[in-house]
Amino acid sequence: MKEMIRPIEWKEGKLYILNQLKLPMETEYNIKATVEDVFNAIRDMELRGAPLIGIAAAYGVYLSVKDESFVSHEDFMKFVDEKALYLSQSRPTAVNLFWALDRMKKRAKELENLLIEDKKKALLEEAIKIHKEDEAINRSIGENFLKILKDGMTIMTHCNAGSLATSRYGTATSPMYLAREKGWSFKVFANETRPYLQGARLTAFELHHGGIDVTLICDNMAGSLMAQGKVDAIITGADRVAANGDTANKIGTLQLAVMAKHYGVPFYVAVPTPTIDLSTPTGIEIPIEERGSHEVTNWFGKATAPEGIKVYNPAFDVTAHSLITAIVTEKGIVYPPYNENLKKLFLNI
Ligand SMILES: CSC[C@H]1O[C@H](OP(=O)(O)O)[C@H](O)[C@@H]1O
Repeated sequence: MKEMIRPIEWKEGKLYILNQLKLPMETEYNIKATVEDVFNAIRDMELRGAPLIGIAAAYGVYLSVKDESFVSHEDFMKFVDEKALYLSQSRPTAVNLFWALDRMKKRAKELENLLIEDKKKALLEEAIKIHKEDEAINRSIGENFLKILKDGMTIMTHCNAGSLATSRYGTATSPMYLAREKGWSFKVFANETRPYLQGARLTAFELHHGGIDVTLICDNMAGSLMAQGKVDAIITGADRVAANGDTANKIGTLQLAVMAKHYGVPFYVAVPTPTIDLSTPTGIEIPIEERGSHEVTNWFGKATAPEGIKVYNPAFDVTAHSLITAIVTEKGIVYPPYNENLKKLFLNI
């Protein structure tokens, strides 16, 4: 199997980001040298995907201090807090962004007795740790999925929760890559995922690159395939799972889950534990990002709607916990009742 495409790399003291806006036609890596570069890359979706956003933001915190001088630890902490707050305003829904920023701030606080240059080095080490841990998390999610999936299944997925949304195997795609490593043969339906086409531009691209049997479909074809009994399971990623299991994910996920319930298709959410936000009680409290109208009225440069037309463009929707068969994490498979069982993931037992 070909090496997976890496959306982010820390190499020779520089942060390289794959510009996902250019995929699938061009594979262009750009160096991000400042915290502003990272903010813009997240906001403009040059990089996207909940776990990847968190990893990039962690490097962004390091880049913010890299060339600065500080007169005291308080001065250092004030600066780190300011830059973390700045980065937190890049996109509102993926909780991994806030999780990673909180972790970098916590690490910074612990560095009181270090010299400034050693503080900086420790922050870079923390960002690299977050990056590397994600790779292990991806693999564990895949391994847990393979306990409930079977060779030969046909799986539908939505948006991109793949290697282009994480450090390596992806979350929803992790079982697909691991199954291939085991010699299993999953077939995958990738929903194109309007308006930003993460499914067509990214998931179809990366799975095809990885030698996986993937078929691209328009979002409005999903129900028909389920009605024909051609879908054995649906697996999506998530941007934030609330304490009761309500899950925010790419717009279009909710309707997939409703149809899956109707047709008796198991609906799984692939979730690294940093995506679970126990401080958010239900899906109602999850902030849903609304993006610009151009993403709906233009097809990557070509107008497909009347000039000035009103547009509603929420980037995410919330799938009620009652529609989710199981939430598969790196720590294990969580079944309902989610308000009880999600908590157990965080008990150090
Ligand atoms: C591995 S979770 C990725 C998650 O993020 C995507 O959103 P976006 O492309 O806008 O960052 C989508 O909701 C995926 O499921």
